[in-house]
Amino acid sequence: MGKDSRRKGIEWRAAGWMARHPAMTTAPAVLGTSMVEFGPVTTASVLAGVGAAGLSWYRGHPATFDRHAAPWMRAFRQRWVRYIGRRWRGLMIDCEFGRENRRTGHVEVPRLLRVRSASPSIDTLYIKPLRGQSFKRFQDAQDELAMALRADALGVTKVKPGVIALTVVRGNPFTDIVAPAEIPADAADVDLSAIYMGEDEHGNDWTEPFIGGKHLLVCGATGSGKDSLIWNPLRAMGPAIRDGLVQVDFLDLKGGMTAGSHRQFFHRYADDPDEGLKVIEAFRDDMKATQRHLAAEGLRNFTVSRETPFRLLMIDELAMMTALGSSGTTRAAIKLMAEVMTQGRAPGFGLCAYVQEPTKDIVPVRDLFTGRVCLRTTAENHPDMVLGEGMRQRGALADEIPADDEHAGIGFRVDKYTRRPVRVRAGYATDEDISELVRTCTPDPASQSNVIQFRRDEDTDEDEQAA
Ligand SMILES: Nc1ncnc2c1ncn2[C@@H]1O[C@H](COP(=O)(O)OP(=O)(O)OP(=O)(O)O)[C@@H](O)[C@H]1O
Repeated sequence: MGKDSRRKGIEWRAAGWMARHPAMTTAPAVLGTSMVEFGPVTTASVLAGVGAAGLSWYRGHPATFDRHAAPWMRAFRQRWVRYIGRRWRGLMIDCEFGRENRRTGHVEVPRLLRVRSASPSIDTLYIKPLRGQSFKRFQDAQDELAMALRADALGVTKVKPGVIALTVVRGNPFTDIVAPAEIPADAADVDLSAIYMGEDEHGNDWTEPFIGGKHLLVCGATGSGKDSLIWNPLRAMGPAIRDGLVQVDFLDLKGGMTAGSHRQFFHRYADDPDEGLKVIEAFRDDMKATQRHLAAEGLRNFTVSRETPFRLLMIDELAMMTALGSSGTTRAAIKLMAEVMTQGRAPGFGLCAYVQEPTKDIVPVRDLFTGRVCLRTTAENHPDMVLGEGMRQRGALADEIPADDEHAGIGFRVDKYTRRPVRVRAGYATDEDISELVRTCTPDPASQSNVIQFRRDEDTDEDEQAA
């Protein structure tokens, strides 16, 4: 046999392993050097100091620890416990990804390059297939891989030539229904920069900002729980709506099924696309009037008040307005929405849209939505369309969420600091919770007309001057 028939020597393989895992190699070296140079007491004190700092971070600021340190520590633990060399090798061989090298007789398996752990229940494994193993082969073996990895859901994504990501989701962190948003006692308790939507998988409150140019897009297949993300924010803003500090216009384009019996709760309400267009147009006109008012007062930003309330336009079943209506209506609606979303921040005008399919023809202004939530979807490419490129690979397997009540209201959002997908569940607002909101927080129509009075006067003055 020639020289190719032998495997590389163990010292060369060890050197290769050390080069691929520099942190694992340098840590003992640094520790040893420190022991020799500074002595065991100093080294132990430094280690104890680092440990104490980590512990006080863990206990003192759980939110930042969970966001920044925990994923890194989890990934490290998973890599060196769950997916450690021999186990990984066994798993690949069991799923028939091992291959005997005919020259050396050694069984080779795809190499595990990196483990990332976006949350306690989501791992992404980056692997380098053996030469000749195709992406399709991994796709075809999805069920076997899921069983071997004990995954509830598994996604296979091509990252770049020669690298494949296996996204592994285990368990359902939401075993219980999440309570809906409390209706605050007073408008002063409403914080429009952190409106309660539900919980994240760490058990923390999940909030979304509504002011500051935030426009929310919620995507989810039929029955995924989109209604919860309509009624939770409204409950969380309830007293501010009652007191005229927030005004909500609502397009109920599923024929009035969502809020038809509560239309008095809204400032403007429409349940068909033609009427809907008039509401969007009036919303845009109000925005223009507020811009003129603020400019006349020398103000660059609105402050929430009865004179300049925060204005919210909610569109349930956006497709009816942007794709399924007559072409004149859809074109006009898209243009008006774009105008509101690009100019609404300073005068305090926000938009929330709810949609089943996030494709470009249905949500042509997708990039203008600054907040995104992806509930259960029907297609593999929807999570990336909603949350951004690569988010499914990083864990947002929204298309793998089972279509049953146990999983309704569950979805993904992206953490704005780490750009990692986070599993969330919306608080579940029952019919009684909705009735409670409408009963206690419907604004008095007389006080509402006072709120927008100044704009009508200004418009009239301007019209008269123009005449
Ligand atoms: N947050 C939630 N927690 C638990 N269950 C929920 C939640 N939201 C909804 N559900 C359950 O899922 C069912 C469907 O929810 P919902 O009506 O909100 O779906 P949807 O996405 O609006 O669907 P469609 O687009 O067909 O109207 C509800 O009747 C309820 O049983």
